[in-house]
Amino acid sequence: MSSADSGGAWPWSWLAKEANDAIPRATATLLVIAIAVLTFFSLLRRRNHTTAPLPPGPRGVPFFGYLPFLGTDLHRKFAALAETYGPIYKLQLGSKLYIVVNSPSLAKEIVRDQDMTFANRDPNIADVIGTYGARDIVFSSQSPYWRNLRKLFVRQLMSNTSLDACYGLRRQEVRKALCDLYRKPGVPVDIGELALLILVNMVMAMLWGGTLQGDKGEAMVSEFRKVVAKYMVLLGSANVSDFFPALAWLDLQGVEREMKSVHQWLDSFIQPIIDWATKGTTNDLFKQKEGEPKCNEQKKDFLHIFLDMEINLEDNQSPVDKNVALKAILVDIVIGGTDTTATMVEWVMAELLQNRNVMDKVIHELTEVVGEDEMVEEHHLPKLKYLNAVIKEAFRLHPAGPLLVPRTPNASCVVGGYLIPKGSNVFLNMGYIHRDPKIWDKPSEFRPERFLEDPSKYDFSGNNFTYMPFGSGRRMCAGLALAERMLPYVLASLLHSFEWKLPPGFELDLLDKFGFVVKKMNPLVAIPRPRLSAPELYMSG
Ligand code: HEM
Repeated sequence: MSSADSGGAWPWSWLAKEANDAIPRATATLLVIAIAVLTFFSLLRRRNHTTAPLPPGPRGVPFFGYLPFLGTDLHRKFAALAETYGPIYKLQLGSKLYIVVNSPSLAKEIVRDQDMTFANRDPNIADVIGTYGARDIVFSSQSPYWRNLRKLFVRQLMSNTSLDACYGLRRQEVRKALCDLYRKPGVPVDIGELALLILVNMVMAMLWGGTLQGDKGEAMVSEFRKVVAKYMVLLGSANVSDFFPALAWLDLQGVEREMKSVHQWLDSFIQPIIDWATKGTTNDLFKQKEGEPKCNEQKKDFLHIFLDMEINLEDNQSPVDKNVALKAILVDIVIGGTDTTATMVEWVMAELLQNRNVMDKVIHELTEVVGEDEMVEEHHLPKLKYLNAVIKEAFRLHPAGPLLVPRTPNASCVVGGYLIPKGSNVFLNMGYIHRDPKIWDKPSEFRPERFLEDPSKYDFSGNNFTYMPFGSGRRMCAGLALAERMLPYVLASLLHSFEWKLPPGFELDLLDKFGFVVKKMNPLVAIPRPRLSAPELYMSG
């Protein structure tokens, strides 16, 4: 048989003329098959995009879509709609399309299988104003700029070495707060405010060694808290200008105006910190402590590392001013990081005061692990298994970000058989998934024991798609390592050092209020009573 015959239907160019042509021929054949298969799948994908339907969703009214029916409590509205429309639905709000995902398997498709496609953000008007033009980590889209900032943040500040190195600073702020509480026995305490004061000072000490001091400092935190609460509500607000960009100039609800004023206040809070770092100037509100340990191997604080660093700050080919980039990251850390954590301190304390039997078990564990002759240290935290389960259960019922931060696909794609158009906004409805009775037994009960049965099943890593209070994938919380240290440390310290009671006549409720961070609607107030063996413990630095 001739070699031409052996080629059969293959065209002449594919025929092996010599025996040792077999390998190139086989390679070429495989290449053609691979190209054909890839072309087939790419055509199929394109066909799927064009033929896959949009998810179901409520009908709205012409022009406005579902906007008139949305209300202000988005998390509750989104949960109610999930009951009707199932695992995925769409909402047309003015000119914008929103997709809400309500099942773990579809959440996985987004944060794991198609994470790269869904790694962009589409910040609204308030987000852009509040974060120096979306130059922070939370709201900038996937780009070298975002990657550089996130890498710097995670490697320099959030590494175990850095966090271990500045434990002394966190400890010092907690001890100072416990000492202040001890000096005012029987005085009702606003738990959210107290937690925020401790956390802001912890974070500022780690960033640049300065803290808010004295009565003036406390008054500042009180104002800071009000401004940040407003900021979070504005970030999460349904703003007509976002849904109808052509009307944005009218700023019909005044969101833009209010955010500008809030942002101005925050800028005047942040700018002095940067001035201190760049020019060495300081003011009497922020005190810098000489000779304090610094948070990393180079013994520099974060602000100086950032300022000294050669970092590529190009965003879409235009360079971003370093001062602006730094202020934007400070917004994420000083505001984003502290407000979320303080909110969770308040939720955990509220659940414990509501469920006295759970509180008793926490106190028993603290007494066993730490002992009444000692203060809590960070090394105790991994041993506090029950308290950790309590924290997880509070995150399940009251996730600070029940819708995470919406993601935007950079190309049209298919999720769960439905078309998700490029540029739409995708919410992962974790608040709903965390209470889904198909996943959780008696979901509305506060029962930390569910997390003790198999502790490795649920953590904050975002690998279990039924439980993701910190998100998942490449956009998951960049501050998790710090939150995992600060939150249990503050809680364990408050609970171990004091017995907490509600003031007489105080009505405890667990109502929440929607915003970018979902907080308790009514502040939690409680009275501390020292419970450790010796007064000196409270005075120890
Ligand atoms: C209890 C405390 C906290 C909670 C519940 C929380 C929650 C979250 C959530 C849900 C996201 C969005 C994740 C996603 O879209 O998949 C996020 C993002 C982020 N968080 Fe946190 N967070 C906390 C503490 C912190 C702290 C302490 C910091 C900083 C020190 C921080 C910095 C960030 C940043 C920078 C991002 C944006 C990540 C990105 O888009 O690349 N967070 N956080």
